[in-house]
Amino acid sequence: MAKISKAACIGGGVIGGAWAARFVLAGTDTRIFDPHPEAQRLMSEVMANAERAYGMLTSAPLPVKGTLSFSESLEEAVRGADWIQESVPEKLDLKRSVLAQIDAAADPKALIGSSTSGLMPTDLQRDMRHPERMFVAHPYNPVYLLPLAELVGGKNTTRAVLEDAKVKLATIGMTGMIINKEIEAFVGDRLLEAFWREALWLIKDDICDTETLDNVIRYSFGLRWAQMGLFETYRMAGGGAGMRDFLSKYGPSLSRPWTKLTDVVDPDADLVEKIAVQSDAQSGQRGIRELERIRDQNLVGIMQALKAGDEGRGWGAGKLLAEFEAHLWKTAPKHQANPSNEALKLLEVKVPAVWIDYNGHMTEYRYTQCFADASEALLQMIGVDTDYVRSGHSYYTVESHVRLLAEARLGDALYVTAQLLPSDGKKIHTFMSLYRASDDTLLSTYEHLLLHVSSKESRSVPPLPEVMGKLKLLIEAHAVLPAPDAAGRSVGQRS
Ligand SMILES: NC(=O)C1=CN([C@@H]2O[C@H](COP(=O)(O)OP(=O)(O)OC[C@H]3O[C@@H](n4cnc5c(N)ncnc54)[C@H](O)[C@@H]3O)[C@@H](O)[C@H]2O)C=CC1
Ligand SMILES: C[N+](C)(C)CC(=O)CC(=O)[O-]
Repeated sequence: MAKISKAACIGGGVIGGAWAARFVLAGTDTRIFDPHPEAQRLMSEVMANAERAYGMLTSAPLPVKGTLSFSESLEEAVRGADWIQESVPEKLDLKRSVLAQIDAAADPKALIGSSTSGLMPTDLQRDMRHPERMFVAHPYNPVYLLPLAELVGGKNTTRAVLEDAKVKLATIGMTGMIINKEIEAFVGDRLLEAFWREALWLIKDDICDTETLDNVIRYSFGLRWAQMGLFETYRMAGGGAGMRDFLSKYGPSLSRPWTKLTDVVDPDADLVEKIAVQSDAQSGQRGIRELERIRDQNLVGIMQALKAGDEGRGWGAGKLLAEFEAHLWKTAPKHQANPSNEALKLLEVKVPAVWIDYNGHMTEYRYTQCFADASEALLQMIGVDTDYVRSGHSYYTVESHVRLLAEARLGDALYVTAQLLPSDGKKIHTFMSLYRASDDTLLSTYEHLLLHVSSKESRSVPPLPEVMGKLKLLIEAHAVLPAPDAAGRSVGQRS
């Protein structure tokens, strides 16, 4: 898959900064041009939150971070970049002139995306010499976590450019949704704008306050919308007859006065003050960065839950996350299954806040997670990857024994080593150790037995020859290592 090798972000505010974080965390060297005097400080805050979120999001091997630098000029920033993302304020004249400057300085083949929330790409590309490679790539806040970019071409954009953009976005964990026709505000902001107008009326007319309105969303259809959209949800609401029944049952309400949508509310000083006071009472006790961290942690939890959806096949944004993880495993530098007679170092992690429990240390199941992630790395190393599993073969855990020996604390850097014990390859028998990196203290051990299966036939079978070959080399190399003292221990036995 063609990855983005160098990115440039023109405008590094809320959206440009979060684009930059997504590029850097996907391994892409990124330059920012933003004349704001505090641009670097603001970016470092966004980056810290983004890194914290990625630490929780996935245990797949993220690539080595790309470099992040600030340029003195737009021209310097775009030099050599193959993806340039414009995220300056939403003013047509400003965007047009910035895009014309980008166009003049960039490689003629570089893709140029605009983050505009609603301006038409045909209007934006008017002054460009190479408008065919310019399109709207409209993201959602926070860009480093929410995976959608609406891709909208203008009159001069080629379809091939939109297709190319879609492929490249997949390499940074995003889905590029190509929108058929150019329209102001595209699809997402059309819907959000309708919602926003209605919400403003509800506050202005004293029907409810901001907190009540937000609660109505998050305890009901907000939960639904993270996993199914409007049409799939309403299909079920129609009962057995599906959408036809739903439309005939609820069609008449369209002619009732259920909305004030087409009357635009006047955001006059009184309304602004009313909303600001209510919003301060609702959320003012927390700073914006703190709210962002809460939001990010919740989004990570939702995406991880969706990854397990549809009987483990993944659903919506969770399925996309699973696909991105498969891509990360595929493109990660391969740990060679080399026959060295040393324990394998399989995982390095830092303990994030969500791993800490009410006792103030890493909670029990996160130890097991470290070992499970290390086992995954071992399997990838011997060739048990997504393609191998899709072909109908896999290893299943049949037994494990974990010992908790010392506490891991917030922020500790940890690593896992594994020794392969003698086995026939149809079984893999490992003894793993979890250490604190700062002083090599042994925190936990894990003895693990895996069985190779044909998932189609639901029975154990030997692994395919290429996997067996790599595995045998490792088992033979580790045969010279002394057996770990605690191997074969049963629970409760003194060592
Ligand atoms: N904030 C949001 O939730 C979303 C915003 N967008 C769109 O993203 C774009 C940027 O919006 P935000 O990041 O929210 O605004 P922002 O105000 O946070 O950031 C804009 C940045 O552009 C910089 N800037 C101004 N003139 C510039 C120039 N000539 N060259 C380089 N940088 C320049 C500013 O210093 C500022 O840091 C807008 O088009 C907006 O509609 C899209 C999706 C969501
Ligand atoms: C408020 N906004 C129109 C800039 C929002 C967006 O464009 C998308 C989002 O993140 O909600």
